[in-house]
Amino acid sequence: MLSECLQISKTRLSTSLSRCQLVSRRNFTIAIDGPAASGKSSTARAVAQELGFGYIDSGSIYRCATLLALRQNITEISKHTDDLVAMILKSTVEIKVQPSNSLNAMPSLGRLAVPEVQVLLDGEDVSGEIRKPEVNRMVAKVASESSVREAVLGIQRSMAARAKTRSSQNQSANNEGMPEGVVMDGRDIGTTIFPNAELKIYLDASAMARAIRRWDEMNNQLKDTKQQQKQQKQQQQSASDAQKAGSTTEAPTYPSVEEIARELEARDYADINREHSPLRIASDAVVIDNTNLTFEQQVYTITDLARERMGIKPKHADL
Ligand SMILES: Nc1ncnc2c1ncn2[C@@H]1O[C@H](COP(=O)(O)OP(=O)(O)OP(=O)(O)O)[C@@H](O)[C@H]1O
Ligand SMILES: Nc1ccn([C@@H]2O[C@H](COP(=O)(O)O)[C@@H](O)[C@H]2O)c(=O)n1
Repeated sequence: MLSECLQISKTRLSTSLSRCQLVSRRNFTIAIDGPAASGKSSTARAVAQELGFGYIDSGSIYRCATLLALRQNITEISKHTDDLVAMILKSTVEIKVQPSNSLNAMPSLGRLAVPEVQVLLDGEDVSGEIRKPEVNRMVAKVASESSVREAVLGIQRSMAARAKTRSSQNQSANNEGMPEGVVMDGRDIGTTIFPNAELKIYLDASAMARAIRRWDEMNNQLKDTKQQQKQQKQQQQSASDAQKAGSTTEAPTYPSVEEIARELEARDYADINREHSPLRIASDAVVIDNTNLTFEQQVYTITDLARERMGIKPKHADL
């Protein structure tokens, strides 16, 4: 399209220019990068819902690749990259976004409804399994392999193309005359995957704020699990049932804030210092440090920036 735009004669200039503008307005990509637990995925989901865009959590693809390796007992990734790449290319990863109208379980997210995301690996719901500590510990190693990144890049780009098409069918987006678009979060979205993204955000927060937020999130989930188990127990009639359930539904325990901080730091160190597509701030990214921002402030800052760049009136200029 660019070469088409440059080849036009003077007489065709105005019509072709408006066609070019229309094309760029019809596709809007928002890249959100940043360190672990800086709020990328919750923010990206809320931004996507606000704008009626598609959403892709690129980290979940690396997490699925890690799960594939773990299930085959592959721990020395560098010795088995070819096998792992073959497994990734044979598998299907789907990210299903469930639009949300209700309030979140997480009080820190305030009044904004954040869609839930389900990750399917070859049709199996692995949303919980890919967030387990063993995956957290290994995922950065998997993501440091260039051939793995190449395989994941293909998946990311085709997911983005599909998500944009779906977003164009979204009613609220069409109402505002918005283009079709996608929000993707990760570590190299603005630098490598979509270097021409219309809006690049680098989301950051202090190491302690990130560790505390993750701890809060885990404890919230733990409370939910305990509540569910309590209800289950109340429903159990026979002693044998109770014994069976007791042995299979033991409440998980979660690490301390300090342990979480160490895990996040180790992952960030690996992501920043790897050779291929390390975590960097793209030169044209808008840096948002949300240590002292509410969730709503960070989401609305991004949706307003996006609206401005799309030529649509911002909604939250008062923030
Ligand atoms: N401004 C904020 N204030 C308080 N909590 C927040 C804020 N932004 C995000 N959070 C919370 O921080 C936690 C981490 O956010 P999220 O999971 O979106 O981060 P992430 O960058 O995607 O993490 P990861 O890289 O590990 O996938 C979540 O519990 C989220 O609800
Ligand atoms: N674009 C990306 C996204 C993720 N990674 C790697 O995956 C890990 C898990 O990502 P989360 O966002 O789910 O925490 C992350 O630590 C990176 O190692 C990546 O390399 N590039």
